[in-house]
Amino acid sequence: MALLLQLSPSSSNPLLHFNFNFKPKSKSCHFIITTNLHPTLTLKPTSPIQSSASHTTPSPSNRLSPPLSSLGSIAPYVQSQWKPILAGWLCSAVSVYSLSLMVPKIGKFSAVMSAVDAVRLREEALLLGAMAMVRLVANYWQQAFLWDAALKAVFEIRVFVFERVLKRDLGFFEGGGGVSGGDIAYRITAEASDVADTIYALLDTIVPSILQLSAMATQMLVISPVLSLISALVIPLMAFVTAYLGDKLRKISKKANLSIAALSAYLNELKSLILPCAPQVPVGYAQASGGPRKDGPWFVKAVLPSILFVKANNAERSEGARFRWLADANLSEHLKKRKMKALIPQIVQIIYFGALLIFCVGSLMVFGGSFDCCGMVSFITSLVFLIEPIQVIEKLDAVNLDWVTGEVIFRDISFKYGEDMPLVLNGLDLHIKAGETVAFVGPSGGGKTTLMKLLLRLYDPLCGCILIDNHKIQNIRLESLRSHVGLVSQDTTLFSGTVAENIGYRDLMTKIDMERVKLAARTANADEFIELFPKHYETNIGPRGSSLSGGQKQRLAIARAVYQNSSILILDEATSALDSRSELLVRQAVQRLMENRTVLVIAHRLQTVLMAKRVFLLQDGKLKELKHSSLLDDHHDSLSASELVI
Ligand SMILES: Nc1ncnc2c1ncn2[C@@H]1O[C@H](COP(=O)(O)OP(=O)(O)OP(=O)(O)O)[C@@H](O)[C@H]1O
Repeated sequence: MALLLQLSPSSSNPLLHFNFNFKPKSKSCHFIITTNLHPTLTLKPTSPIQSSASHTTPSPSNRLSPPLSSLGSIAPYVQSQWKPILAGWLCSAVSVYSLSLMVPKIGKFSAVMSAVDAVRLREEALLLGAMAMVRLVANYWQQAFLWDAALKAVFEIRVFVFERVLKRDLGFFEGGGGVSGGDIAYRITAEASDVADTIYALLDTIVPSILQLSAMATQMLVISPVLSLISALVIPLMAFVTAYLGDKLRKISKKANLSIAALSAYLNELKSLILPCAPQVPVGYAQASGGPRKDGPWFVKAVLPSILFVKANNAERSEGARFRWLADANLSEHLKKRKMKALIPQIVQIIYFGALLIFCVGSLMVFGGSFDCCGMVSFITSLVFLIEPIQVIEKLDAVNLDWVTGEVIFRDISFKYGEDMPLVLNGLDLHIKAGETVAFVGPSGGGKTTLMKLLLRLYDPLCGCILIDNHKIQNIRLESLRSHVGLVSQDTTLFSGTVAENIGYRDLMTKIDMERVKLAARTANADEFIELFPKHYETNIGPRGSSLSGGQKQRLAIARAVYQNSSILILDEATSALDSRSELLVRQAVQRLMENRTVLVIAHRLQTVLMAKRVFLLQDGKLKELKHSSLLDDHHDSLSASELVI
């Protein structure tokens, strides 16, 4: 029995690609798990005791295989839960059946209401209420049974994996090139929960939705074939138009965002910025600013920080023309976006018009005697419940930002982890300019990490909002948001794999650019020790980088962040002490990493605090700005920043 599960990004965790391949009966276990948060991992014991493991990347065919066919492979685990599944589906049948009874009743109810017959009205209302109650109860049990099935299936998978893992020898966990216990733990806890979500979504959506769609379509056909035909034409047309416009708006928004990014970079970026696919500046400027790069992206120089150079070269006129060109590109892209945004409500009106059309034809048929008023009400009710399962979840104008300047605004943010828990953040406000470095210090448990989690949208605030380049982060597509917000947690983020894979982690699923890997390693002062390794960039660094020293791990984590090149960086400074040379190399690397980026650093050392332009104490859910001078006056470097301010 083999099991292969692959979740697409549309699952509950949009960053997740999850691949299991179990062979429980043959007593061998082979599973490939791929996530954007974690590398690909393969466990390949050929017998329960034998330990051999290798790090591998799934073949393209694996990656591209359609999720549904892959999900078919988990059938044995799902099938073993046939009892709750059957019970859940029976409940969904009851729910749909009561809905089918309700639809004509609702039609009749409208006729009874107009006849003003109090006794019948009460009877019909009671009957209708009873049916609605049956539907609600059946819906509840449908969900309860299906969750039961999904969670128990995942329980079986977890137990199976854990039993297999227990049988491996110690070398499996500790050997270079092996997998770490932490990785396995993460996969059989957090990631397995995502598998449960997907199984539930499949069980809950497919059968109940098909039942409801067929029941409502049948009702509509019985009531009026003509109106059903009109609906059959109008509904797919509406769905198609909506999907098409949504896609178009996303593309237009992308171009508009790039054009404003180009303009902003031209005016005020600190040094230089690489804008993939940014509007091309006319040829004359290509020479003026060093020419277009061979590797595609455009090299944009900022004008305001270079004003001395501009004036000394009499370049005001040419820079004026260049600005005009970029502003003009921005104007036309934004105009297109605004026009599209203006068009969408009109299209929504057309959708309403479609419904109205059905209503008008229905009315004509009522007056023409083809069918009565009750039929009309029943038909519209069926139509509403037919459309109900076909819902579009993604916001039409959720944007895909290709590039951001890095301005971050926290506006009146409050947050707590649970209903009965205290507020961790309480009406917090902060405006961080693009390219600025701010440090956060404060007592343990003060909420520094929580604030970063909100920026990455690992949680949403209870109230208030967070903006990046004036876009509410809820309106940015999650994948896009996380590509712009890098995280350097210097203690724990390395994984079993080669140096190159660890640095080029962002491109693990595509193609790692070795030139960029080497450049990143040089920037992070990591090349000096990598070159000493026998296989250089192809050296496996062991589970969680176990073959590296603390300072080397930190520099590798920094090299990865350089490679990722996010405009916004969250830097959770390592707490472990390093010897003075390593400390210096890491500090230099951090300093280079901070250049041209917005950096939010959770600082533990005074020197790091001093690198920041502004320092904030996070305590009692609020931020208080601290002056550098007061920190310097009162304390010395050996103390941790959190100790300093308590
Ligand atoms: N997942 C969670 N569920 C419930 N409470 C949590 C969770 N994560 C953090 N907390 C609580 O929220 C509060 C803030 O925690 P947070 O990790 O943000 O603090 P911190 O300032 O980063 O602390 P440290 O400096 O020790 O890392 C703490 O009281 C913590 O116990």
